[in-house]
Amino acid sequence: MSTVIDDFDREVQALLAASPLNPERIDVLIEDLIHQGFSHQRDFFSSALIDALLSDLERLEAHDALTSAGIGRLQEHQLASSVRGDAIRWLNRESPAQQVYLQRLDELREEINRALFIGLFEFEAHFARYPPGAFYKRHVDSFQGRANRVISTVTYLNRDWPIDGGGEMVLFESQQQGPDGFDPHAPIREMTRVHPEAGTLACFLSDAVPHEVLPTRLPRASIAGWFRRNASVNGVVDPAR
Ligand SMILES: O=C(O)CCC(=O)C(=O)O
Ligand SMILES: [Fe+2]
Repeated sequence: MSTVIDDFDREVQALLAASPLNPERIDVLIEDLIHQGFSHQRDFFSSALIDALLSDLERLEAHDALTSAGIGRLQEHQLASSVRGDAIRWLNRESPAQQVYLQRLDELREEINRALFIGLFEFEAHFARYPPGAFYKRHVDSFQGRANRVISTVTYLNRDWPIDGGGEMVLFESQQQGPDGFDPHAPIREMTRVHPEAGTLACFLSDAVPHEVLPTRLPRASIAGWFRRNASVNGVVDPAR
């Protein structure tokens, strides 16, 4: 038993050593968030970490551990394949790769808090697999007034994604939200298009940046995550997820 634990720890240590965060890249990410509300960083994560995460996702898929994604704040598993077609699995530190990824994102959370004083207190994330033809229509990740998701992150795991592979994430300029919230049909200007190449990290303000995933031609793997602030709704602390 103790050997199993030792092996797990050894793998965590090796992966940590192979995937340091670059402080200069973190500074750029924070500056981007301040000045444009998003940051698009290629090669943010090492190949060692990306490959370990992708193997982990493939292992989970082989065990049928992914479930169709729902929409809505509490992820009621209300199936909405006309809106999004991905299958997901929440990260939970069950593997060295997940443990190291969550640790790195926690370090990033602390750096963002130090720079912006915004009191992000936790990070939650899920693997996502979009089968060929799947997409995620334009949406925002958090609604103003109940903004417990503050910054959205997406890390891509697709090695050598072809130029015509589809599956780009498009970020749009922020829109006024009317009394009924976000209007998915209003005219809107594109800010950037993120090619889902392995190692890329994209992040943006969750309540201000509408975004969509264009239909993918190939199976597409990613980790979507959110830095959260604890929000209470009618005095009840809002649960994660
Ligand atoms: O995978 C992506 O590029 C974005 C996914 C997304 O918008 C979400 O899960 O909320
Ligand atoms: Fe999203």
